[in-house]
Amino acid sequence: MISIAPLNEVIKIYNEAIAYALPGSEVLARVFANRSAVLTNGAMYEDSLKDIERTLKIGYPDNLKAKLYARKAKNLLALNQKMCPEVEEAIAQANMWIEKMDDSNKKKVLSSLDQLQTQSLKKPVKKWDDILFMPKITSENPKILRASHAIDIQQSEKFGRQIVATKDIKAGEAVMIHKAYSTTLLTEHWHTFCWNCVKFTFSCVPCNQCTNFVYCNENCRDEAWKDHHDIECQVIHSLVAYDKINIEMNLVSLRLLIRALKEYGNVEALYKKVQDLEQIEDTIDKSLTEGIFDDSKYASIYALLRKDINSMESELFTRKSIETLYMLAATTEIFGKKINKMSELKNMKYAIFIAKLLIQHIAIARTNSIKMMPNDNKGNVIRSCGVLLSLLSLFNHSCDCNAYQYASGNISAVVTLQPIKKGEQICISYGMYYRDAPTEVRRQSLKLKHDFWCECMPCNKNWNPNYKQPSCMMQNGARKNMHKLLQMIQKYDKFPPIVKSYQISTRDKSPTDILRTITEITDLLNSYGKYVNYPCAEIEHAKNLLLNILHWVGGY
Ligand SMILES: C[S@@+](CC[C@H](N)C(=O)[O-])C[C@H]1O[C@@H](n2cnc3c(N)ncnc32)[C@H](O)[C@@H]1O
Repeated sequence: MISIAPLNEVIKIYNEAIAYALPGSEVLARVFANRSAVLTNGAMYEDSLKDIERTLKIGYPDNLKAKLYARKAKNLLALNQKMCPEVEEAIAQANMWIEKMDDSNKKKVLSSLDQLQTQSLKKPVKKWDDILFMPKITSENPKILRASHAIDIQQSEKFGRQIVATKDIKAGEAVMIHKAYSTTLLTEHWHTFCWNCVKFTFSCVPCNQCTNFVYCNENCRDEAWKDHHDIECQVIHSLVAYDKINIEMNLVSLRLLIRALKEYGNVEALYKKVQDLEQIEDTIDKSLTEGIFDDSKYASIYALLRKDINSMESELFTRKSIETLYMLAATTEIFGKKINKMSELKNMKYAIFIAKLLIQHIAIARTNSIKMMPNDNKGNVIRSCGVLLSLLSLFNHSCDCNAYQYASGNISAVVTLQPIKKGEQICISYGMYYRDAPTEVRRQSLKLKHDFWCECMPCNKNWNPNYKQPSCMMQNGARKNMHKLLQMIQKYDKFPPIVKSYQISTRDKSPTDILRTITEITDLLNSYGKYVNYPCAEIEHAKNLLLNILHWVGGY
């Protein structure tokens, strides 16, 4: 089975075994060791080495160690492509332990050690690293943390809060780079994606307490534990056992509550903070902590827009919130002494406050969460998780967006797709397909899915962003800049069809080539920005190209 099933599927089975094995047990050591064999076969040598170290750390039977060291030598040799002291040391260890093996295994290990020198080893699989393509913020905003100094949060009658350029911004710049305040994975991905950074994991480690989640590595596990999982872990088992349907709702509302409790210290302090926030009418002021927009603070999440909920949703959200509240009160000491029965909730001082807050959290997540559909290592798109980020939620939609949300796991950036002038609103798109549809269809669809009537420029002017725009050669002043414009048009024409294709997986190319192409396209867009106005066909084409590449290399 191992040789014919796709690697991802086999890994998933081992990951599940790892999630359920007792921490520190021989069973766990054996599963790590067996997964390391699969990873070596799949030429994922670095992952295999991690599993070998974990196996040895837990303790592996002496009569099997020689095999493990022989595999370690093979991994190291494949990575170094030549004999080196580390490989020699692993071979020496294999030879040292070989006496403990039975005869048949001894023969196998000896022959694999013999073959090491002559065998041609597969090249290591290159894992896709979408963080490589995340642009940097060139100058930090002191008022909006981890955002560019060239943006501001403002209010408008039509859009509510909006993000506006306070200076001219070039194409290809990041205007924010934030870590998600909260993430959640669909249940079918709990053993294939990391519960902390939501990236696909080949060599995961389990939670040391529960069987539900796995992590890329020990660091991700520690980070999640400190951030939320120490409390979540006590509740999750009961929540899963009670009702796994729609559990994402429980988990996201719980995550927001845990983070808020950690920020303010206890339920009483959280109660006081929420009362204070309720007194602030201005939604921008409400989102600030000590005058600053800090995406890691609860106020920035609490102040997010919540769309009205209908009576059916209200019933579901209430039921889900009471479930979460009860499980928290029964399994943790957040509210003082643990309770044994649901009826005891009525004696709890802050029960109603917390239940209401949990309902609000579901409403916030429903209005603002973004579904991520990252590509797996083979370029297949998978819907894996939802992320919630406060500043990203303040970007409004345009059917002809001038910025794009770029993601790498739980890190998201907003990247400009064209030069943006001081005073212009920066908009992302709530779905790429809106570019291709007629105005009426776009507006109806946005109303249905996001509950607003789109007031973006293409909708108001009734034009279709992907409809043929006039060439920049038709604009006033084109004559004067004819030579430069022709040079730019030629530059665009030189991009090979493979770059322009909407079908091809850009991930077949080397990251350095892709980065060079991204720079060439953004340079071209910035040159156009100097001489012509938007909309025009040439900027539109180059912008689509950039959008297409970012879409393929990134994690959304
Ligand atoms: C995720 S929020 C964006 C931030 C929001 N403006 C606020 O004040 O919190 C989405 C909401 O913003 C408003 N919005 C976003 N894009 C819009 C557009 N193109 N036209 C009209 N309203 C829009 C709608 O009220 C929508 O439900």
